Amino acid sequence: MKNAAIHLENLSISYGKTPVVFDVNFSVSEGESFALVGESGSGKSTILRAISGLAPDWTGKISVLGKPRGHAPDREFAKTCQMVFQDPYGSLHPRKTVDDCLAEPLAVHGIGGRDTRVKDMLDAVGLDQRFRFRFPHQLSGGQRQRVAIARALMLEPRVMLLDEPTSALDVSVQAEILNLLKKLRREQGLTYLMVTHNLPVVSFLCDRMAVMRHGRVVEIAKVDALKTGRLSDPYSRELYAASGGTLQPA
Ligand SMILES: Nc1ncnc2c1ncn2[C@@H]1O[C@H](COP(=O)(O)OP(=O)(O)OP(=O)(O)O)[C@@H](O)[C@H]1O
Repeated sequence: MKNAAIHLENLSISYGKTPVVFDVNFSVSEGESFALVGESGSGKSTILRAISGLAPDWTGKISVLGKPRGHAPDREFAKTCQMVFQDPYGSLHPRKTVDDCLAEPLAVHGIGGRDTRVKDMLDAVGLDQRFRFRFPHQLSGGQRQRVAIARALMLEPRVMLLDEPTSALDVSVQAEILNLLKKLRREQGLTYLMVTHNLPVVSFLCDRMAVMRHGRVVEIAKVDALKTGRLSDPYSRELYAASGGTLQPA
């Protein structure tokens, strides 16, 4: 097994006094694409938030590329690991151009070469250079999500946390963004940890998945299990059957 890009050990997470994630353990290898699936409210996004520092009330261990994550804000962490949210409209500043939005992480981290880096990143995410000085409201949903992905990649992180990155988009645009994510992962050797409700998305983009229910991981399976129907946990099997899959004996 390659080195772990993300390692979670006995991770439990609360919002204030309310515990929502309990004793989660898994590792995602470098270059792997790993999905978190399961019912709404089961704590999938909360795990991504804890890793990225947005849900600070946690116990256990989180490490990214071998480096333990503390509870305090960690500016350097942004160079290693970035998050892409479901709603690209909400995650982009409405009064900042695409150019400003992409250049901001460079300015924050004192990195030069803005012009070339912004141009190259627009190319990498398949956005024409003419979009560079537009505002978010002058872009389609798919174009906005390309900008959000481009922004996340500006600091050249090796790990991406993807929180339902296509679920706010039309079906045809979803496919374009999934293809883009697949291409970027291949070209840049990225590791993905991705929350999704959509098992076909898992089959397309992921190597393994963890099934969550009521804040706990109930099963970790290779994505092949979605082809063969060989899932063992009763809830995983229910989820799979509900998505139209044909179950086989566990
Ligand atoms: N900021 C918050 N403050 C308090 N409770 C929260 C907060 N965000 C989420 N929760 C609660 O934490 C639990 C887990 O939420 P989370 O968003 O992680 O679930 P999820 O599995 O990602 O759900 P979905 O698939 O619907 O996005 C839910 O009960 C939710 O109501």
